[in-house]
Amino acid sequence: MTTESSPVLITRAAMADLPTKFGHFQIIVYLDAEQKEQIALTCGDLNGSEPVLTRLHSECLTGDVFGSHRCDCGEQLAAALNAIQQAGRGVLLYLRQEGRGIGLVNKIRAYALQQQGLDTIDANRALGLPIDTRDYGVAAAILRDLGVHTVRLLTNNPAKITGLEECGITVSERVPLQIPANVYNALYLLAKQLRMGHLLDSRMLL
Ligand SMILES: Nc1nc2c(ncn2[C@@H]2O[C@H](COP(=O)(O)OP(=O)(O)OP(=O)(O)O)[C@@H](O)[C@H]2O)c(=O)[nH]1
Ligand SMILES: [Zn+2]
Repeated sequence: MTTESSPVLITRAAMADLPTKFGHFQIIVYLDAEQKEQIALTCGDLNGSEPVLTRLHSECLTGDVFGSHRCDCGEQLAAALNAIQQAGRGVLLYLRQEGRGIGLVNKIRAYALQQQGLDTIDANRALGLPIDTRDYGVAAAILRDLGVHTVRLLTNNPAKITGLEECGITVSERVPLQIPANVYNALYLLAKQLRMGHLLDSRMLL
């Protein structure tokens, strides 16, 4: 099925049940216009007018797969899947936006610069790259395909809220998703709070 309710085209390519350590989900794999695989994990009945607990998770191979302590992504992913299961209804979109959109090679180059003392923003700048290239058109198209128009968004990032709303999805509430800092990611989280406007509680930053 192809969705054309927005300028962004997505194709629903495959779906199946997915039992996980967090609980049961349905996995739906979409192909976007660039033939990138975009993933939705859904739980419960998403129809109806009640806002749907939703997480837009930007791919982070190092954090999500390898358990990197450089960021909070892996723990946020687990916390979001747990929260959706506890609510009994929700959706997690796993968006192929590695490194805030710059890709894995560039993210690891940026990490190497962060090892030398640059923060996450200045490292991207030193590489001549944008700070954040993500847009949420694909996410909005997938949500519409799932029948989701109003969400309670699990995020600390105000740009994600405005980005999704600009693509026609209503965010009725922000649900914080903050993980306590560790010694490796404390400066990264502080930079996100001070320089990128992330809504982080200072008591959870070291
Ligand atoms: N370029 C770059 N990308 C990073 C870095 N650390 C994590 N990322 C990527 O940033 C993305 C996660 O974005 P964050 O800004 O941490 O969080 P967010 O998803 O925007 O906001 P939340 O919804 O609050 O989690 C993932 O794609 C990661 O791969 C870094 O130091 N440099
Ligand atoms: Zn990460």
